[in-house]
Amino acid sequence: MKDKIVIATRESQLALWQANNVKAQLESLYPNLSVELLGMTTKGDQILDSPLSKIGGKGLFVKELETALMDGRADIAVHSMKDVPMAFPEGLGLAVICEREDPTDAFVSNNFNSIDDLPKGSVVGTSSLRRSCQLRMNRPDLVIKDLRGNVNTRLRRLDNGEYDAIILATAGLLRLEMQDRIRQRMSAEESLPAGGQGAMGIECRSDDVQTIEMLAPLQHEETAIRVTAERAVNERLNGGCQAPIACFAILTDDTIWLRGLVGSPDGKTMIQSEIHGHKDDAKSLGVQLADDLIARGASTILDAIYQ
Ligand SMILES: NCc1[nH]cc(CCC(=O)O)c1CC(=O)O
Repeated sequence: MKDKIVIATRESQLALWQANNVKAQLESLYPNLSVELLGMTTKGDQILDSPLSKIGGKGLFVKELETALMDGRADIAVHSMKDVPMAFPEGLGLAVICEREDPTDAFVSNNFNSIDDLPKGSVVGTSSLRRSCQLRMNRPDLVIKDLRGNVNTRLRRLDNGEYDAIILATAGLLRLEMQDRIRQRMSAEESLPAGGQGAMGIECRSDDVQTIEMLAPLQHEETAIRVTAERAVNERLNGGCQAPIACFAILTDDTIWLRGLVGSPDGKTMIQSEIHGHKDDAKSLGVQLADDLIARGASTILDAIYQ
């Protein structure tokens, strides 16, 4: 049993909330444990701060944190599962997946109560291809405008009047106690979430058995099963939260219901599929769903984006 654990974390308000949440859970499990936060800036944060950047790529928010784990400067890193690439560097891995917060997308606006309430031609802010392709499909009249930055930056730009509405993850707003900003939690039919959205995962060194053992109680089995199915879709399609891919699993008793879609950024083509199966087959259900999306033409859309 360790007496000290260091958490590598980004310094956005949301990342700090998540790290502090894990710190509090560990300290309540282990009264003699001290947990420290090691704050750092990632490539992803620099891009968020840069007004002209449209650079994509996987793992932008996790690489520096992983270096700190490999160097031994930190023992664990707390991630939003939506931002975690499928493959981990040699010697690192995911120890646990924690209980999921509300996985939906939130409609946020100062003047309108829902997507349906938006007048023709309204300006909606999001930089997520997954969100914009679904918005365009349902409402071809809307004008989608780029919107980057952390949650506070995005809300400030909404309040400045640059957008009629913006779309954010419900989970982030709830964690930051900004639930009064949410006008509508969008249904899966309106905006199918990103794989892993709303769930936190904890990464550590694969040979650090003491830490892995201490983290074990934080694992939430239902969430882990759902997120495993969703991540298998992204892995097969070679995409993450930067791609126009949505996938969302629900678990009822032992049965997974997994839905997925790949949309063209212009909102003109939407390839959708779903599958049911046993929870023990989470990963293979995700692969099967991805294969079905490919069979229906998903690669044409994705190849054009990945180039
Ligand atoms: N890509 C940024 C990101 N990564 C995780 C969250 C929200 C919290 C979560 O999904 O757990 C967000 C912000 C957003 O999409 O609005």
